[in-house]
Amino acid sequence: MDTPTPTARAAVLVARRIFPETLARLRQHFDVDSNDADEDWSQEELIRRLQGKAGVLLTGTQRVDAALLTACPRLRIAANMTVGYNNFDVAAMDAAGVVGTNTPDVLTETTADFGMALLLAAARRVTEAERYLRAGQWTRWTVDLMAGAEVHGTTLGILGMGRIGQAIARRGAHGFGMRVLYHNRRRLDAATEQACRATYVDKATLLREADHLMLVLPYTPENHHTIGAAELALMKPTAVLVNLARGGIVDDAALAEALRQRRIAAAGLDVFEGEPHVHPGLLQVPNVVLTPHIASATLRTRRAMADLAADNLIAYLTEGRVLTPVNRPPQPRA
Ligand SMILES: O=CC(=O)O
Repeated sequence: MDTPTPTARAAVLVARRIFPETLARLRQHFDVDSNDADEDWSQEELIRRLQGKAGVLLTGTQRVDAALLTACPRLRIAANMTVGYNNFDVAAMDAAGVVGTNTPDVLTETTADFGMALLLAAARRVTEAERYLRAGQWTRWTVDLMAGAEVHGTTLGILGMGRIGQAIARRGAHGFGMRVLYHNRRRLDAATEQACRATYVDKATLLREADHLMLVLPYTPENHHTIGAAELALMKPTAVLVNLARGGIVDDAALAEALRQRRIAAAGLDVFEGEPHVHPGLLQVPNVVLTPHIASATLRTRRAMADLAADNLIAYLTEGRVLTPVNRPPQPRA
């Protein structure tokens, strides 16, 4: 009697600590090697560990570039557990036939909530007021104690009108009675504009007219420092700037200087150039709320992101399907 040939299990790598349940699911399908620490491996170590692996789950911090792809000829899919994928060299992945995936949708509403949290905290000076109270400085009521900027009924500007931008627009328009202006590479269709109650304007008009400006655009080399000294100079001196997107979109040195000189009123920042390093000028000014890249960080959402990254690996390596691809390489690796 013939013995059936066992189907070879693909090998995958998980490059950072993720939830044990997600790791256990991956182990049902694959031979899994994992980094169980919260530190990235060096790029050399990542390449070494990737030898013979068909897939990798990444947390968005490690590069998938031509050098890695050449050194890892068995790799077929790189699954980010992030919606942003500026760690991928998409052209090199296309050329190498490697699929990249991200985690859209599952984090949209959670991230939009955090955008509003940063806007409210910066405009209403929540963390500054808390520092004041904790320092024992609150001894009496005064008429303008920690008086901040109005949010409801003001004009919200959104730069980048993808899924998260639209979710913020809905919150602003329907929840806070804001007039919403947006700028985006592509204008939305009329029905989507209407659902968000958002009006398309050019970038300079957005900067000039927004009482508060929310940045929610992907990082690409073209929009490096898309907000720098010149753009900050166009904004209202009463404006609050929120960066939920990626470090590098804002020139952090220019922003620190604008905040120091009160050329804009305040900022709420979840992402930084060269994070986790934060520009020292930002740490010195009181009118900025600083958070450590946590906009999608609820446990439910982070689990959904990890699960979607794992599902991408499972669907592609067991059935050849991709759930949330960022590219469709013309000739996927065999
Ligand atoms: O920054 C977080 C993400 O891109 O998901």
